[in-house]
Amino acid sequence: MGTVTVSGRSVPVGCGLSMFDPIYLGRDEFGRPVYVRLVYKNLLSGGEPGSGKSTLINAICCHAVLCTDVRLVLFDGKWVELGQYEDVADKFVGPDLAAAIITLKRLQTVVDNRYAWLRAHGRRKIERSDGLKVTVAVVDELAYFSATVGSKQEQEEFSTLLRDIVARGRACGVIVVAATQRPSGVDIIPASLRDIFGYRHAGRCTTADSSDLVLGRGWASQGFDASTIAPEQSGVGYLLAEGGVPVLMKTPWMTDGQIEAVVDYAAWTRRTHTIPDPAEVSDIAPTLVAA
Ligand SMILES: Nc1ncnc2c1ncn2[C@@H]1O[C@H](COP(=O)(O)OP(=O)(O)OP(=O)(O)O)[C@@H](O)[C@H]1O
Repeated sequence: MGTVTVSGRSVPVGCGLSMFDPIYLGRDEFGRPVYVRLVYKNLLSGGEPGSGKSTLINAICCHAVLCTDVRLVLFDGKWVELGQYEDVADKFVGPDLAAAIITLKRLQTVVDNRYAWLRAHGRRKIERSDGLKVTVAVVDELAYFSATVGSKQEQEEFSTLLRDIVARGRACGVIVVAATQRPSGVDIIPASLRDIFGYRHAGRCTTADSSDLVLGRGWASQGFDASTIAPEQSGVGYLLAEGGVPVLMKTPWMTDGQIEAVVDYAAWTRRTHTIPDPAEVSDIAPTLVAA
């Protein structure tokens, strides 16, 4: 946690969260808190409109913006789902597939450079103590970029780039959080992409097959079926961690005002200069602070 000195007193600023810290995502059906460590994983959320995907993404984004070691890259086909985080994001891509492809190529270069660094240091993955920033790329809604706009070739290019970043980014601090309303095996979440997300979250789905498309084949028949979630249970979903069993949980709801307050605070903690000591501020001339 950083501090500034105001009137001779040391005032703590920033909550000093890290992307290496566990992220609070809600409570399970027994009331126990659910935490995930996203840094070496990725997260895919699927479910019908209104099932609570944005709520889950907000929980992750609010943690991410309060971290001192995060760079946010946002892809938002609707402008408004992630729009509240634009001021604290390194890059915000709206409904523009060409811009999304260029941005993914830049992320791919970051991944390549990080692997060169890991190789040079004889390492397999980055650690918190390396002091490197974790890039969190959030895609809402995946289908907009992979199946709705642009030519088939552009959609495939987007999906191929995203798959590469999901597959290789996790070890080097580039992680993807993606959401889709339309779990469909053919174009939006092919199994080859779905299976490399370390965390998969299924909000209410229309059919057991759609639930399986998010969580993986066979879970519905074992009783983990997101189509059994009642329509009025927004925010409830099954969360599956790589190698585990799906957990039924509910994500906490945050109002737009609460998100705005978090982002506002995050923007303040991320400013590039510190507040000068009032005793050093001249009454007759502006005080210039090094950026
Ligand atoms: N945890 C929750 N508690 C209470 N209400 C919730 C919760 N999560 C979601 N809701 C309600 O459900 C609505 C839809 O949630 P949300 O926007 O997260 O769904 P979504 O799956 O992202 O929808 P879309 O696909 O249309 O973007 C919210 O506006 C809110 O009213």
